[in-house]
Amino acid sequence: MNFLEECIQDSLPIWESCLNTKFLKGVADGSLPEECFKGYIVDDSLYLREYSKVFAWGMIHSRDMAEIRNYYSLLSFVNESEDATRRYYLKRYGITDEEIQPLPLRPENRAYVDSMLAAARDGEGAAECMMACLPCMLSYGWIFGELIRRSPGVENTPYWPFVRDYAGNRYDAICRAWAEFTDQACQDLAPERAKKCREIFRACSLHELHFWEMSAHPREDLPTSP
Ligand SMILES: Cc1ncc(CN)c(N)n1
Repeated sequence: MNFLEECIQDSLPIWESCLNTKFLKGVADGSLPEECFKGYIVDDSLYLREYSKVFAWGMIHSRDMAEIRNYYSLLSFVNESEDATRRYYLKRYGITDEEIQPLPLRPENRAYVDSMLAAARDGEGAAECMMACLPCMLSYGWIFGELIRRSPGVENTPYWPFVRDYAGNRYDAICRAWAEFTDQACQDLAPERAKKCREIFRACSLHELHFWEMSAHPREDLPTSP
């Protein structure tokens, strides 16, 4: 088992807990109130804005152009795929980007992005940056793959387009590319640095869990639909 696989194994029980949150159970059987999903989409749009800045720290610590190109391609995936989906939902809910950008991140969201930004800023390089970024990507691939396997009826819920995005070949291919880059970055880490990296990965998996728990509650500061 390589370093990243060990980190994933360590986080699997946390990802399993994510799957058992009220929010994801509601997604799976379609019972999630739309107001909760709306709040999630808003927080996640704000999250993706801050997440993009984590790559900026990765670039600052880069040692060569190949590394910078990697961050550039990760960032374009976040922007062109994930953020585009959120913009689609916001439009459907009649919420504009101008309305959400000044909104605060809810505390669990803020704590998550602050910890990723600090890990990437204070780390020595790509290993810390990728340990912070990866639970976000990999946990969704695992969670939504399992969700479909355990609750195939999700196909008939309003949340299917959202779920499908994370279970397709495209998302899987992107996750593999991110994992490959991470494997290179985490080769031959000194023991102290490896320990720190493991802690970052686990902490971010826990932040994922807190994000799902937070999302079971609607935001109360959203503009009301006309
Ligand atoms: C909070 C969170 N975590 C993960 C993902 C999926 N990349 C996301 N969009 N938002």
